[in-house]
Amino acid sequence: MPHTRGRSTSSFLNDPYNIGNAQTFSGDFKENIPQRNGTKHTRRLSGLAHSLSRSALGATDSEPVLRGRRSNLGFAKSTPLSPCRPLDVPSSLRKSVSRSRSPFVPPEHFPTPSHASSRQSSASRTGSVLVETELYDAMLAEDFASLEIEPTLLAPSTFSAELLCLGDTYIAALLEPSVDLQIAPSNTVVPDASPLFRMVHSPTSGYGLVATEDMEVGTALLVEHPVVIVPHDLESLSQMSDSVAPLLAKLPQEDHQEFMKLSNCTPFGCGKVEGIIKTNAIPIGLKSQEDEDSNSIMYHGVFIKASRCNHSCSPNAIRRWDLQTFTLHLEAVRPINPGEQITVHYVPLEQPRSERRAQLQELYQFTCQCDHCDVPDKLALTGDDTRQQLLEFKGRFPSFEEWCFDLEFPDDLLIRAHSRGLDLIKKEGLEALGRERHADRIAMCAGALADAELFTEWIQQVRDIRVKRRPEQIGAFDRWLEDPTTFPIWNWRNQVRDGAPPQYEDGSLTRFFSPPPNAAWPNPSLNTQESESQGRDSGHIDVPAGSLCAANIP
Ligand SMILES: C[S@@+](CC[C@H](N)C(=O)[O-])C[C@H]1O[C@@H](n2cnc3c(N)ncnc32)[C@H](O)[C@@H]1O
Repeated sequence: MPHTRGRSTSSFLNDPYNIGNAQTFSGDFKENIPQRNGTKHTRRLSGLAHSLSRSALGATDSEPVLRGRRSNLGFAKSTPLSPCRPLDVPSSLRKSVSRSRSPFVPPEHFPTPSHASSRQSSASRTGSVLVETELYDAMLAEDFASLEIEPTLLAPSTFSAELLCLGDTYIAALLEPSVDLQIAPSNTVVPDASPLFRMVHSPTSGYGLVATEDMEVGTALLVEHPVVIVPHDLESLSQMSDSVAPLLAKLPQEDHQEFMKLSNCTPFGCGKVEGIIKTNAIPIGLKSQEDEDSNSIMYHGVFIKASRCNHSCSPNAIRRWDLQTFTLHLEAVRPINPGEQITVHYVPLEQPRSERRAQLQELYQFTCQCDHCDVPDKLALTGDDTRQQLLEFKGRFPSFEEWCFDLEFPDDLLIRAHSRGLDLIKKEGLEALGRERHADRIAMCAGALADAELFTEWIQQVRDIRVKRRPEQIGAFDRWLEDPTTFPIWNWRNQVRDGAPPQYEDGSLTRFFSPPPNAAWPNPSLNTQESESQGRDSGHIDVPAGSLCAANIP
């Protein structure tokens, strides 16, 4: 059925590149799984295993339980945790937060450990803080696929301690029963690329990763499975410590030793294992059985190599969790030269220097001396202002869809705004926040205005940004470069101007591009309507003097 303006928020107008459907794996279980030590174990073969609890499976505590329906996980030893009092979860915490993706959605990246929130001092790690923190994380990781967050502080007794087996890899995990680990066997192999970095020790920041080769933007310089998975609420760890240490001891000896060598910045009084986890935990999303379509459960993973990456307030890399392959990717967001330290960010980058430093001090016990912190106050204030402008960017401008159909907005409004956004990112070295959403919108506007020259320039840029991460999309970009009129929303704004607004059907854009056979196609729900519209009065642009706004853009 054709639609015009006013359709639901799932509009593909914000997603002209929604060009394929996610492919889900539906493979058979293999009966025998080679183990690292050469022995073989037999898996449970029940396709229903994922929906059954331990007791429903009839397993005793010493028996293995298969985690995940079509999972490539070997069996897992499950150990019940010592019972303890259920946590009191205020009903206000049981909010659901819907998020949607940007048009050129890169998959998930997690900019900051969520225990590293400004509002999350050890004294104030309450549930509401958790909600805010996750919201913030989700906001930054705006490429989450329709992220549904149901932050519930579960009692430690709700989690079971399990040793997961993924090919050669073992993972010590504390998981809720509702976690559904669906991992396609074809996707589980971690490329054994020659390392693009080495580990180097410095007296000021301990170990860190230093590039050994030139790296282009988008290079995945590390792809790694976690060695430990723990609940999102790191404060509950102390109550689970009795279960964690014995579980870790079941890891292959080498992994266990490497884990125990990781940095521990927590104060005296915190157990060593707990301290290591808190220092090195990186947020990851797992899938819940109840919610087939999204990464809805937040956990933390500890990684032997990726956890060695130090912080910078203008990092040259991001961490991106890929649930499909169950791996964390460390990706370059700027060109990186040999000898340069590879850095990520531990705390939200849009905050002013004083807050970033305070959080880093509190949660990681160091004073940041990066190039953007170790500067005179005057310069730091300029940097703070730039970051603030980027933080407020979303609320200041209409969404693409709003702009496209409302001729009261100037034709070049979003083009100038997003160009300015890119300038600010470059100036402050904030590529880790994502250049995609700005470049996307400029290309989309140029397309909707049928400005072939501008469109070609920007679609080429978007292609370059995305080429490494989403090679399967290159065909579509090449086609649009060759013939811009094939761009799904070509000339739409002009059609509105001519009084003939475009008619379109839900899903019609999927015809523009067929995913190659067997491609691990990205999640198709790529719209940004909701994120763009949040906090705005309908159709009104709030433009305070002196801030980032169209009027100020030269
Ligand atoms: C996740 S670990 C990073 C790896 C760590 N450097 C190591 O030796 O394993 C976090 C700790 O590294 C150190 N660190 C990270 N970034 C730093 C920075 N920019 N300056 C100083 N120390 C830093 C702090 O001690 C922090 O608690």
